[in-house]
Amino acid sequence: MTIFKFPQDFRWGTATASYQIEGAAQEGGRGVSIWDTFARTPGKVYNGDNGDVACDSYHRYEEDIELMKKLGINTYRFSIAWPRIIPDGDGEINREGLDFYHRFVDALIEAGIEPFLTLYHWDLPQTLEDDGGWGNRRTVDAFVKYAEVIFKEFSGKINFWLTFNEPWCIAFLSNLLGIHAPGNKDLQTSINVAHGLLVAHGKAVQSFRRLGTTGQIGIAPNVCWAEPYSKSPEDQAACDRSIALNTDWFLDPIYKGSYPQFMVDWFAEAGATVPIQEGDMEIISQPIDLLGINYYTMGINRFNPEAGALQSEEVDMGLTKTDIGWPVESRGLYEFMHYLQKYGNVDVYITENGACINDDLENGKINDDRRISYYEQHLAQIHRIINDGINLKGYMAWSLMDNFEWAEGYRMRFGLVHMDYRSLVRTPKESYYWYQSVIKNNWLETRN
Ligand SMILES: CCOCCOc1ccc(-c2cn(C[C@@H]3NC[C@@H](O)[C@H]3O)nn2)cc1
Repeated sequence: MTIFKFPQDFRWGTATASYQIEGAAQEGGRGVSIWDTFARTPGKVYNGDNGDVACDSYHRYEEDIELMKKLGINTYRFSIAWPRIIPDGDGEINREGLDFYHRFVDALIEAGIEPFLTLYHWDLPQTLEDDGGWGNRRTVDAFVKYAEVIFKEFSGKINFWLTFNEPWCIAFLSNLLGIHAPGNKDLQTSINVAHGLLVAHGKAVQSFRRLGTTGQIGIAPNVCWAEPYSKSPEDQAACDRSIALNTDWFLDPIYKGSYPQFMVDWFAEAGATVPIQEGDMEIISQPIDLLGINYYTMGINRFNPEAGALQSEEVDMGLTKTDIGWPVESRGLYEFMHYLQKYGNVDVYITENGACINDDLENGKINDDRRISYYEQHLAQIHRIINDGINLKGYMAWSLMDNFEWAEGYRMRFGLVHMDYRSLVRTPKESYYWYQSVIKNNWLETRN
């Protein structure tokens, strides 16, 4: 057994996102999002699940906050649904939507919990997608308008801000692989989306500064750490491409003002180019205050010319996997955080980390021991990272409760709290009580 003590000011939290938990999809003046459309497209989401009801947190957020208070967290990461604020994307502002989030944020603060806001967690107003989505500068301008509304409304209440969640998912999972909304499968489109959201990010940061908004702002890339299957240069290069598309493709423009040239050249070979306009890179590289990092797993990759746009194939090494099929390997978090130091020792929050473990209720309890084991391993790496002097300031478990897991629908469960989707009864799992003790003690005590 080892005891890992955390810094006194370390932030402990959980994370969710609007489309995954709110429900009330046709209430409060909310407009249609690309996920409403995608979920209703046959074959896109498991079982035809959608976010119409989800966890009904739109109506039950006080119950959720009670669970957060009992858990003992001091930070809660959530997202605002753009379609609740400007239902058609860039037209009239919906006061009812703003009022809902004011009630929610006020209740969080009342409970002593710091709101940690993601402006965009994938629920783009459908009207903007119909007009070209992130590849159209109209959407970029619309995002800035939406962000400025939120900055003005919540400055003073919110002090931690993220522009985008997982830009790789927004651009490549959703527009190259077609697995998430809107489901495009085109390399140039995905590169256009990536560039559009980066310009939107930079413009929003400029507005954040100009408006004197309180707090700190950043972005939350997801990590795809990969190590080469062999010592061959081809396998190492395949890993470099996988890592870079999730990280460098977004953080080089932000921190260096330019895309990673080796990846630009790689895509040029496939006939795809970045639609950079005059001044874009200066806008994108506005200084930011923090990074959110989402980590779930890592891979052992090798070169395979048949393996998609990156010709990089993950090899199944027989590791223990979670129920969504991702290997449990916490080592990649430690390696990645040291990789990230090339951008400087920037303030980092782990804004998502968790395990899909689909254990169900047994005699009124959920004995999700595998999830506890996953968290134990990853928190031990967090301690290692902090011990190395890296500015890792906080940790948000994904997720507070089971919720709509995108194309997997409701079959995949990441929550510390079990959700009965019929009754909407929330039941804390054993991992909830384990995490509660870690937070209370501010230390991790490994069980073996
Ligand atoms: C067969 C090819 O497969 C390619 C990879 O396909 C995926 C699918 C899904 C993910 C994925 C899902 N999550 C969890 C979410 N993060 C944000 C929050 O909303 C969580 O619900 N992170 N990454 C990655 C890759």
